[in-house]
Amino acid sequence: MSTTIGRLAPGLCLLLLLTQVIKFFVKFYQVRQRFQSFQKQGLPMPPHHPILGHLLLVSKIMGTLPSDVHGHVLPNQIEQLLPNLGSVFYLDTWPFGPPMLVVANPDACYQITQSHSLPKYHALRKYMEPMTGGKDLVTMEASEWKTWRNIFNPGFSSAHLMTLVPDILKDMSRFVERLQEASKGSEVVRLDPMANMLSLDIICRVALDTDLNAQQGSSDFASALRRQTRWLSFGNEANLFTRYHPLRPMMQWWNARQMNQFIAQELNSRFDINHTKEKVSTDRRSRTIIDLALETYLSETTPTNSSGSLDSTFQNVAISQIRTFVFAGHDSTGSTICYAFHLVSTNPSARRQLVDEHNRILGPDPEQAIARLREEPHLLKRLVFTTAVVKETLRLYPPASSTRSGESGFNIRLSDGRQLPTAGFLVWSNSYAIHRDPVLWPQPNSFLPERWLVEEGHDLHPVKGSHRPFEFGPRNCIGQELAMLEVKMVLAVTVRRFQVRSAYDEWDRLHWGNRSGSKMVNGERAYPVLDGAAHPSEGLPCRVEMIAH
Ligand code: HEM
Repeated sequence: MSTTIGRLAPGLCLLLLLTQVIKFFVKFYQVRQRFQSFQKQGLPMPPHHPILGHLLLVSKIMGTLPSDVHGHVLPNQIEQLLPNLGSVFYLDTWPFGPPMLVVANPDACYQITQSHSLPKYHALRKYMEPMTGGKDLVTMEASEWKTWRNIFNPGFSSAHLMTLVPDILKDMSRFVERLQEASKGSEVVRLDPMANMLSLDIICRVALDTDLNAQQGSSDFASALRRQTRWLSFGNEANLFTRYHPLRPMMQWWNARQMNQFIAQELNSRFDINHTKEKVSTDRRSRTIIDLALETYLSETTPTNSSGSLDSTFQNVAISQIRTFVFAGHDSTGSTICYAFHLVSTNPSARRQLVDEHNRILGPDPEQAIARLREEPHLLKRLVFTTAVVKETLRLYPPASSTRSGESGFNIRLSDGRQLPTAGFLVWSNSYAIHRDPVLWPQPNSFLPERWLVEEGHDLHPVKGSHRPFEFGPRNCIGQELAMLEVKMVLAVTVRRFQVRSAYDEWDRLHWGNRSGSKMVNGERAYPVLDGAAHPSEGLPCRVEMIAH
């Protein structure tokens, strides 16, 4: 028996290999032919080569960019190279990426996310699963998504979040302390890890009422999260060892286990406090996102447990959702905090206006800003210029975008009447390209918070639907109010006390070494790199100075 298997094995392996090679070439032929046929029909795309597709164009562009640049800058670079292409076009990078339809125009984005919300790109689920456990709002669909979105919505409402401001300020105080420490040292510090840990502390506090203190101490949960982020894979990495790393499944399983254990423990203790001891309070002040979600869940469903323990259906999905909030929430908000500091320090006029606004609304003593906000959280709503700074930061450096799966029979209609089939394509609402489009944004690469303050009719006034950092439609970001609140609060409590200047020159002298190649994208050294969301290159090296008063 074993000798028969031994004799057949090489032949079977060869057959398997041959099948894979044939499958590859069939797919190769189909993909290239489809693009060729679309090209002949006059559908928009860069000139398409029958064998190389758009690989030559993409490699030419990537050759001019830093090697670690985030892929979401690519459509904007293509548009700059081919100004007559338009802002909706097909892109063929197969086999390095799926066949794509890039959508970088508000009307077309409206068609795929609002008037008809295409499902999330199917491979996103596989990418997110190790991070979230699979039952997450980002990749759920249809009625399952709707049920859980309704359950979690109340905890993310603006009114509820305002009640959490005093709690969030505890984490802000620690961030201020960390900046103070950084100002005393002689080293250049990387702001990105600091900002991410701040956001992580905040999301754990508002979701679970947990004082994680990842900013100051080492947290096993935070370490597991960071490790898990590094092991995520879309399965299309050019480096085959990275793509098929043999340790990935084991490492992902281990990190997920650590995250689950931590959240389950926190969740149960939250449940004990609020429910078994019958302390459900109508005071919303110290109530977390999970408290409100459980309340909505219990009011709408029959629990699966009759005992005094946490309902198991709720517990399983809640753990997954909290892992999602922690991942989606800390990463993108941390990046936005960094970019806000970077842009404020490189735009003195914006900085002056921020300081004026904070003096006016939060009182003349910067050291009292935290106490003032603790007493009157609603002052945050009056920080109009600060809000404009955050919106403009998100315009220039959106940390994420939306990828959808095209559907058979669903076409995007262009203004000239052309119909673009979406079936079989990754349909990519690319906020980076929309936000840098000179047709929509005069001086697209300049930081101009005043865009958000001018009257309708003014040249700078944003075109409707052209600012999409959180996407629109039913699948928009559930955490957008929290993210805006956090970044505004950080600016309100720090800008008058610290100068945080990016220090790339110094950093590069020490770390760039003999590396060749470009360090800039659109003239910017703080270009975005992929690390979960889009983060500033090198983690934004900075020098922090305390301002004497
Ligand atoms: C600056 C910060 C943030 C940005 C730029 C951002 C951006 C986005 C974008 C573009 C989407 C749509 C993704 C898609 O269509 O595939 C999204 C969805 C989502 N975001 Fe955020 N996000 C931020 C902060 C947060 C925070 C703080 C949380 C939670 C605490 C969060 C949780 C989520 C969730 C759960 C979804 C999926 C919503 C659904 O499909 O129902 N995000 N976010």
